[in-house]
Amino acid sequence: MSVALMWVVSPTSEVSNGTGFLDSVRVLDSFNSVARCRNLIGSGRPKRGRKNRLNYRSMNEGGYFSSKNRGSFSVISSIVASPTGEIALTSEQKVYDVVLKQAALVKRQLKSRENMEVKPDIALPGTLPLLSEAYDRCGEVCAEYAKTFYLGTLLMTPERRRAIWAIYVWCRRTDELVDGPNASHITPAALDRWETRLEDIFRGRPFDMLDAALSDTVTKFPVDIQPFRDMIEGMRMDLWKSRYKNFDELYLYCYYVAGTVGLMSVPIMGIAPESKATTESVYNASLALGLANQLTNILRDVGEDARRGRIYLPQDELAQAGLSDDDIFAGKVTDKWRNFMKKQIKRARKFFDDAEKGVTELSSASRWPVWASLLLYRQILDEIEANDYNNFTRRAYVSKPKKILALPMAYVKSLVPPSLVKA
Ligand SMILES: CC(C)=CCC/C(C)=C/CC/C(C)=C/CC/C(C)=C/[C@@H]1[C@@H](COP(=O)(O)OP(=O)(O)O)[C@]1(C)CC/C=C(\C)CC/C=C(\C)CCC=C(C)C
Ligand SMILES: [Mn+2]
Repeated sequence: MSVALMWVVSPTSEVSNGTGFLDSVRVLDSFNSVARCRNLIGSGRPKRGRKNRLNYRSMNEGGYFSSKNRGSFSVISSIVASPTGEIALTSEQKVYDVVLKQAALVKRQLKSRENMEVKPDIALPGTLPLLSEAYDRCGEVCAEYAKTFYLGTLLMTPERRRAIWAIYVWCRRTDELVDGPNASHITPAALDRWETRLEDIFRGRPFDMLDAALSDTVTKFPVDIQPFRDMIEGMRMDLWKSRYKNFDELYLYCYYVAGTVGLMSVPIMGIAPESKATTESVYNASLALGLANQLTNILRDVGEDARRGRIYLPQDELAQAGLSDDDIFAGKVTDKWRNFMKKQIKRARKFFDDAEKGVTELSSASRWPVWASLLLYRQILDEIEANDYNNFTRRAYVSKPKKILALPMAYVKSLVPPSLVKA
């Protein structure tokens, strides 16, 4: 049965028109319309624990060593031996396993479909206008929250644009659960209900019209549920964790909340048919873009996060730099802080560099918006430098003229054709 039909005839009347959409899962009741999708900064969050559920193979089962396309990931340096001599996997390796699986899945799905052409809407009388309205509302939410990004999506083909809107809205709503005005009421159980609702979306049983748009998207594009599940896992982590021992821990968090967005987006953006790059390498680059964006977010928001008692910086690196939590809370820009920040910025830039290699391999219509978002986000790092590393009390932002200038630059970059040699 088509998604649209399910949505309209759902016998339990579970599906609403997009208002009150969290009521029935009893998550919270005020995040229920486009108009109310505001006030992103939330209050305190409860600290509750939950083990992460990322599945991964043991190294003996292969994968890491057999892959030729590890991109920037260094296998040797990421192996960690426990005191008992057992070899544990790093976050990088666990995440890379997800990347490989996603790439394999999309290849399999594409083979089983005739091609990546977008499937037409199933024309059931009366359902198409509703679906179209659902996508329009996703577009409105996107425009409301992320104007520049919304403008970027206008450069995509109409089918891809609306699919990206639907994914954007789901991500935004998920983040809002732990960061929005009702964040203090959110429990792991609420996130479990959100995950059940996600499964319903993938089963073609959406709960409201915004979900219906995503349900439709996942039937038309080879999108897998795993990155969506993992993003919810990241939000679970945010409920109980406010410190990161080292970069390995931070890496996993960044994958959950942002790297996943890259993995969700590639099946929509599409890889250029003439590209000789491997699917894995493109997925890897998309992961890198998500990680780069989140690391940048973290560096921009150090002061804001500290005021909420949160420090998303590797504790061991802070200690090596001679810095403590108290220094972060005091918010004084010292030479120690500047040196620490220089290293963090360098690392974030490295992820942007890794991402660049993949953008060129995307389908031609998707390259411009992705380049635009990459260039714009990366500039935030330049602004932190321009603020003399004061990210405690000054928010780094990219000015309008700089934003406008990024668009033709992105356009020129988007004209570079995909690699014609196997990468
Ligand atoms: C090969 C290649 C390079 C392909 C491109 C792949 C691609 C399009 C990657 C997109 C990467 C991207 C935009 C990641 C978003 C990262 C991000 C900022 C995550 C934020 C998480 C939580 O952060 P925090 O709470 O600290 O921050 P706030 O103060 O709340 O901002 C998120 C908020 C998670 C939710 C993410 C979104 C709402 C963004 C979703 C975006 C898309 C679905 C569209 C991506 C498409 C384009 C064209 C950029
Ligand atoms: Mn957030």
